[in-house]
Amino acid sequence: MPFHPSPAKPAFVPPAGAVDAHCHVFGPAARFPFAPERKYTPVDAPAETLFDLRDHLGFARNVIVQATCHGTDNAAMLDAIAKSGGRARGVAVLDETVTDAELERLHAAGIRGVRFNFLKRLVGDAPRDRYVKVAERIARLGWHIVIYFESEELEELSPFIRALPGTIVIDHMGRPDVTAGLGSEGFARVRALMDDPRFWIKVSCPERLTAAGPMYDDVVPFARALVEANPDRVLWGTDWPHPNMRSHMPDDGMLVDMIPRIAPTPELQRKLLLENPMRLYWPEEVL
Ligand SMILES: O=C(O)c1cc(C(=O)O)oc(=O)c1
Repeated sequence: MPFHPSPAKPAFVPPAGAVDAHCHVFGPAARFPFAPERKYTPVDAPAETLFDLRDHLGFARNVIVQATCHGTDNAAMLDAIAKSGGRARGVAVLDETVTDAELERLHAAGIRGVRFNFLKRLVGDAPRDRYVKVAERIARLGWHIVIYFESEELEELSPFIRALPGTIVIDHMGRPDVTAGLGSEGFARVRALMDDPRFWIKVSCPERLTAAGPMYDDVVPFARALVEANPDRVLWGTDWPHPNMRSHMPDDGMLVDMIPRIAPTPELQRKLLLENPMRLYWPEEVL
């Protein structure tokens, strides 16, 4: 599905300098072809459109996350970061054969993390031995690891994830089954990971997790519980342009207007949208 053509202007005004800490750029395919091994082909979602959305929503910066449809070719994301005037940084997907010189180049270009995807519908069988090698390669750069999994897989996956080194950021709340309630086993396992201070989590993607649909009332308690329990280790992002959405396309303005329901105080909002992402992605600017 194409992204929302005219998102609402949100009523909620993010703190000055706020960071959309999870979004993507796709293509344009004519210039940045999609990976042959991809599991889906999205619509073009170029940097200029992302930056217009950033301004429209009242944000100042973006963290652009490499999506599976571009494989390990990070060129579209790097091009977007280069065009951002210092207002975007990125999370790459890498092969373990990446050279040290390439890693240095990626660091200089604004990359601060790598992403490991465990969703079968996106990557088939996750190459765990390769993930371990990539984790070893990036350790000296001070980057973090972003992981995307379904909470149902956690019983089996947790030991592997816990053995990864350094800071680990969980995508999209660890994808709990919201119909199973806050007390579900899957969500308990996500929260158990968060008991380890090396773990951070993104309270993003209500549109993917909801059973009720917009306004995503069924997802709010999950996001809020994570924010209140871990105020210094939560991030928020639009997930624009919302690849693979089939039920409906979210209005990004409405997603921003959910923030006060997830982070009800100005202090929690400041941490979620500004202080936490700045610490992780622009630490040199944090006093
Ligand atoms: O749930 C998804 O379909 C999805 C896919 C990708 C990707 O293809 O990398 O990234 C996301 O953040 C979410």
